[in-house]
Amino acid sequence: MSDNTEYLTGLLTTHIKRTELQVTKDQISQLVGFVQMIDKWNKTYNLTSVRDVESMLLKHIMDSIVVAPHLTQNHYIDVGTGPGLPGIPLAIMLPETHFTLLDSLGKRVRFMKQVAYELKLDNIQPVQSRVEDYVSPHPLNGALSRAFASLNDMLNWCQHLIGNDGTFIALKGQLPQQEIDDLPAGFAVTEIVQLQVPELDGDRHLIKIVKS
Ligand SMILES: C[S@@+](CC[C@H](N)C(=O)[O-])C[C@H]1O[C@@H](n2cnc3c(N)ncnc32)[C@H](O)[C@@H]1O
Repeated sequence: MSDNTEYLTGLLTTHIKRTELQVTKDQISQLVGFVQMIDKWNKTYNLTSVRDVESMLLKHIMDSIVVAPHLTQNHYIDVGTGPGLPGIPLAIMLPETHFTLLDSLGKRVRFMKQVAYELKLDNIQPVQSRVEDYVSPHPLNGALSRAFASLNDMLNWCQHLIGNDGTFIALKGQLPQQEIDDLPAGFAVTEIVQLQVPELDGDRHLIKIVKS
């Protein structure tokens, strides 16, 4: 297999220049390393339906890192993270922030542990569990998720993990107005941000929710 590091580094640098994100060379190198690991393991572990590395840079890396400026707390849990999305790109962008990465599938958790080892990421903790059953040994400030569940299910399944001063952050495509209207009692939307991801068509939204 040819080494595509230089090619992917150039492509990712070009995408990042079209945003206001500040990303160091070391962070770009880790983000590229993550994509290369997904690509390598995808053949046997079925980590993502996105098959080509160029699309992974946009749909997985850029789509995740645009969330970084909106995370201001110390410890988040990424529920239904799959191979570590958006949690691993965010952990690379925010080395002082801790991310618990939760997925119910063992092979995805094994993959994330190998990523932590190879990319020397000490601010992620991959955990295999169903979110409904998980009890965190540490206080968590926020729960985030992408492509995981309806807002209603996410909140019902995660509410035991987050205290009254914590935040729930859902990453969605088109604004799910019906899900917002049907929010379970005791929760309120505090912020909706339209995210801009260069080259990606279609809406991207970040929805912040708190216990009310
Ligand atoms: C569609 S994938 C999304 C993966 C990733 N968040 C992304 O954006 O690409 C949903 C993931 O949620 C996990 N999952 C489904 N139900 C779960 C549950 N109850 N608790 C924890 N993980 C769950 C699945 O194993 C799968 O990896």
